[in-house]
This record gives sequence, C-alpha cells and structure tokens, in this order.
Amino acid sequence: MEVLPAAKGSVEVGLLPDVSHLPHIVTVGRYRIGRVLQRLAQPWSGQARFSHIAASFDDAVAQVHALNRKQPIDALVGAGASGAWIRERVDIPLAMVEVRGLDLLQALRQAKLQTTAETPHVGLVTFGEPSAVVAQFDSLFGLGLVQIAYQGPQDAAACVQKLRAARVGAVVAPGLVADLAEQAGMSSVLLYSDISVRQALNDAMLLARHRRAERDRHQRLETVLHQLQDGVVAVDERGRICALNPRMAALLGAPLEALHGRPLDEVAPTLGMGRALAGEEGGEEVVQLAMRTLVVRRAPILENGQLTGALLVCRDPAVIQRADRSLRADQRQRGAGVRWRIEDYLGSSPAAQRVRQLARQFAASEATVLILGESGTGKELVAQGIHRAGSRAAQPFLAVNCAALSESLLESELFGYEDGAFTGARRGGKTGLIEAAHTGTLFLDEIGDMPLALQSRLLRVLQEREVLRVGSTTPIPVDVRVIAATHADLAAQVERGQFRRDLYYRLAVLRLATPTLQQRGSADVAELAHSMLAQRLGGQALQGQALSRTASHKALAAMLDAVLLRAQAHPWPGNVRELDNWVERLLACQHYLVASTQHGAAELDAARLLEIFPECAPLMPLAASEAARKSRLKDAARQAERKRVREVLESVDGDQGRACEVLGISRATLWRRLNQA
Ligand SMILES: Nc1ncnc2c1ncn2[C@@H]1O[C@H](COP(=O)(O)OP(=O)(O)OP(=O)(O)O)[C@@H](O)[C@H]1O
Repeated sequence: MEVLPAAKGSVEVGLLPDVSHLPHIVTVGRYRIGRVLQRLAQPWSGQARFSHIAASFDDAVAQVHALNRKQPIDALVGAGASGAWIRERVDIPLAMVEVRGLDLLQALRQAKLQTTAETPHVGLVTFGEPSAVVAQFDSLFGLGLVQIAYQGPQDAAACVQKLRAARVGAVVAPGLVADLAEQAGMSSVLLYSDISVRQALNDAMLLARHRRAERDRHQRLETVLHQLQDGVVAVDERGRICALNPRMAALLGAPLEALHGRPLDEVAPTLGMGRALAGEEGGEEVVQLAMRTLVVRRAPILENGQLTGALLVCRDPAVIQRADRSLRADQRQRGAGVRWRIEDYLGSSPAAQRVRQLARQFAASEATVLILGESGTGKELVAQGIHRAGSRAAQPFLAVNCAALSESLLESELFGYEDGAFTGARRGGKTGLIEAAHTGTLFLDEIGDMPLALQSRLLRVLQEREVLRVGSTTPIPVDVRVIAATHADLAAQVERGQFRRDLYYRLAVLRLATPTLQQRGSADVAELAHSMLAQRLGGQALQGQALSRTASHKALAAMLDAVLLRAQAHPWPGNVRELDNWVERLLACQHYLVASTQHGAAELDAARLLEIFPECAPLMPLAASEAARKSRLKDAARQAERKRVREVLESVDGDQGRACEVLGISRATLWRRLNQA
C-alpha cells in the first residue's frame, strides 16, 4: 500500500476496496507537519486506512465532518493550535502530536547550529503559554532564546516579525510559522520531531481500534434493539432521548430521527420516565399511551455509581398474553386434549336430546357448569363437548378427578407450588392445572369428593379469578371456565355440611343432568351398543386383524340384538361403560355363543348366552312376560316419580321443605320416593 502525496483538500491515502474492515485514521495538517504526518503514516498502512486532510482550523473541521459522513472516521491525528481547535469541535478522538522535552532540546541544538553572527538568536514558537521550564533552561545555559507563544494562524505573521526584530537566525516552530520564517530568510526547524509524530500515530491507532470495537458493539446492540418486539428507549441524565428502537418510535407515533434528543417526558408524559431518573427502580406497571394500554418497566442507568440516564421497556399486553398462553399450554402435555363433541353424545330419547340441547346452549355461555349424573353417563363427554363448541375451543381443556387423589396431591395438582414450598417439591416449582388451563376449561370430575379445605381455595379462584400457588403469596391471574361434575347429591351434601354452600352456588350456575341408561330407555341402549360394535369392528379392521375369523358385522349385530332383547329388564348400573363391556364380551365370545343345528345352520345358543351374560333373563312364556311387563311399567312410574322429586329438589337448591310444598307431599313421602328402587 502506498501513501499518496498531499494534495489540495482531503486525500485518501492507500485506500483499497478490501480493507474496509481496517480502522480509518485521518491525519490533519497543512505545511510541513502535513507532509511529515503523511510520510510517517506510511509504515502503518497495513493496519489502518489513512486519509489526509491538508487544512487547518475551521477548514479542517468542515472537511473532517464531510469525510466522516462518507466514510466514518475512527481517529484523527493533529498538532498544535489547529489540532486543539479541531479536537474542541469534532466528536472523534484526536491524537495530538506532543512536543517532548528531549525533542525540543534536539530541535534547539539543530537551530543553534544554523544561526549567524548577525542573527545570533534562536527563536522558539509554541502554542498556548510560553514554557517556564524552557525560560529557566535558557537563563541557566545562556542560549539567548527568543520565546513566543501564539494562539492561532492570525498570530503567525506577527510572530515572524517579532523574531526578525529580535535578530533571530533560526526558529523552532510549528508548521505554519516555520514556513513563514523561511520565507522571511530565517532558518527553521519543525517543533515536532519524528518521534513525537510516530507516537501520535501510535496513539491514534489505539484510539481507532477502541472506537471501532465500540462502534461494532453499538451496531450489534442496535441490531438486537431493532429486532425486539418490545419498545425500548433510553434517555440521558436530562431525560433526553438518546437511543430508541423502531417499535418504540411507532408507539410514540413519530419517526425515529425526529425523536432523538427530545425530552421523553414531553413526548410521552404518561410513561413516567422522571421516576426512573430520580433513581426509582420499579417493577412492571400498566400505563396508557395514546389510547393503548402498555406494560412498562423502567430502570435507572448507573455508570460507576453515577446516574447517567434511564431505560424504559414497553410491552404490548396482547403479546404478553399470547406468550403466556403458549407457555402455559406447553407446560401441559398436549395429550390431555379434547376427544368428544356434543354430537358424540348419542341417543334419540327425549332425555338424550335434551342433554345435547342444553350442552349447546351452555357452550355459548362463559358461566360455570355443574353436570350431575351417575358414573358412566357421559359427564366428561358432555364437558368436552361444551368446551369444544364454545369460544375456548382452541385453548386447553384439562381434567382432574377429585376423588382419585389424596388431599395434598390434589392441592398441588390443582394449584401448583413454588420452588421449595415443601420437602420434595420439584425445583423451580410446578404449574397447577388451574394455571395451565388459563384461557381454557378446567373439568373437575367428582367435585363432591373435594376436601373442604380445597373447596375454600377453589372458591377463591372462582371469585377472585386468580390462583395462589402453594407456598406463594403472589396471586397469578387466571381466566378459566370451570365445569364440575359429580355423581353425588351435592345439594344433600351441602345440607349435611360436607360441601360449601357458597361454592355449590358458584358451581351450579348452569346445571345439566346426564340421564342413566335406564332412564334413557332400550332404544338408546341399542343405538349406543350398535355404535360401540361398529367402532370396535372398525378398530379391528384398522389394526389389520383377520376379519375372516370374525363373524360378519350383520351377524354380530343380530347377536347383539338378541342379547339386548333379553337384557330389557337390566338396570345398567354401570351405564355406558357397562354396555361397552357387554359389546366387548360379545365379540370375544362370538364363536362360543353360536351352535350348529342338526341341519348345519348356525344358531344362537340360549344356554351359552345366559352363561356369558348372566344378567339376561331367559325369554319367558307369554303370561310371565305379561307380568314382567306390568312390573316394568310399575318400575318406570316409580322412576318418573323419583326423577320429578329430584328435579324439584334441584330447582329449590336442595331445600326439602320447599320441595314438599311444591310437590304437595309430606317429608316422609319425599324420602320414600327418593329412596325407592
Ligand atoms: N350418550 C353417549 N353417547 C356416546 N357415548 C357415550 C355416551 N355417554 C357416555 N358415553 C361414553 O361412555 C364412556 C364414559 O363416559 P364419561 O367418561 O364421559 O362418563 P362420566 O359420566 O364422566 O363417568 P365417570 O363419572 O365415571 O367419570 C365414554 O367412553 C363415553 O364416550
């Protein structure tokens, strides 16, 4: 790389296209110092890009600014009055060529050799104040020095005149004065030695590297800030914006450049930056900014313990909520998803139709639902159906069986716990189901079995819409729809003091009863059983089992009908689960159930059927079946009575006295009707 000779204005020295990564150093100086700077910069050209500005004072300042706009400058090198002038007016580090003691002595000695008898004196021109040390040195050694201090180029000509008048033969001076002295017939020696210039170039290298590293760091930070979804703004100690990202500029409603340097408290007083500048370290706070609600966090900026500004981060709550939702959803296994829709609740009986109808209505609401029904009557199916048909369908549906866990386990499962809440607690704590179901639905099965202490905590969640983890004092806001279910008579439990009345009312805003199979009648039983058979056969085919070994679907359906015909009096205590068990049994025993007749045809073996399905009654003769029919009718009437009593009881929230009044019966009759089989 070659250093080009100085030319008018700025000259780019040895700049190659592949060296843009090198720091950019600009030497500034006219006259002799300019030429020395260029000459001595040459050996450094492998480590930096050098440019030279052959100007001084204001001219130099203007050219430095112009060049810096085109190619950012990392460091400047200057000397004397002009160097000091530039350093004052430019925001780029400048390494000064210093006048050192030894250099000065050598220069003086060199000058002394060039004096004559007529002009025996040596002149010394320095920038600023005359040096007291030099004056002392002069009087000690009798050098006959003429020392002049000058402040700027305007003084240069006057300086030279003074030197001539004082019979100075040779002068040690900065570039401009040295050149003028030569023109006036004096000898001159440059005030700055090569060693001082090299030292200044070395200083400039260090400054440039440092500034380059700073700039790179700043650029990286800028990139990060630009990528942030949050709005970030920093102010100086006077509250003026010194950095901000595009997101923040958008929130403040003005272009980025227009905001730089403006007082943030003037632009957006609601952000309360003054508090951070007063040294207040705050948590998150909700503020209003031009019709928007934002969550802000402020922090003072301290450098070496001194407050130098403040930082503010603004977040859009919608972004926080989205992140919160996905975090919470992630914390739960996705497997806990929803399988059923309301349409999956099969049955054509009026009771079944009513369940579907109510479920659809409840799905449109946000209120808490209480589902009452015996085990296996489809309570969870209905709960899932309501969730899936509602506005929370895309959010989590989480279920817990309150009867299946011990009190402490249920508590931590539901409410979660903080790190170190109890011995054996998982590190980092645990998110409870209530928190995990945020924005979704929580299904509390067998709510009647929830211990009283937990009932109180659940009530608080429903009332305050916030959950308190075990071992924590900070409530976490939650938005959860609760659907509870029970096979128990909750109203009676309330009466007995086993269930909190206030919780009961909170839960039973919307009520739905899932009828037993017996209540739904044999048509529904058959519909369900056939659907289960079809499902199981579909499953088998999917699993690739040899269908040849299975009787045809039609034959199995006929067998199922035969079994169900004999099961008409069966009360189905296990409801749909029991029915499914029958279908499974039929499939497993299909070959055993069929016997060959004398003519070789296949026929259902009645004895074997009773053996496999002992719950079935043998087909009875007509008279006997007539008696059975009558007894079934009687049963049905009793059930209808019992159902009516329950409905009334529910409508008066378990108040038995009121129920008796509504029904016009005595308490004893009420009890009998409730307890009759
Ligand atoms: N009407 C129905 N139509 C179709 N399937 C049903 C119906 N009712 C119940 N089921 C099925 O019966 C099984 C048991 O249902 P579910 O788990 O919802 O009952 P549950 O009342 O919540 O029982 P438990 O109280 O014992 O948990 C499920 O496989 C469900 O699909």
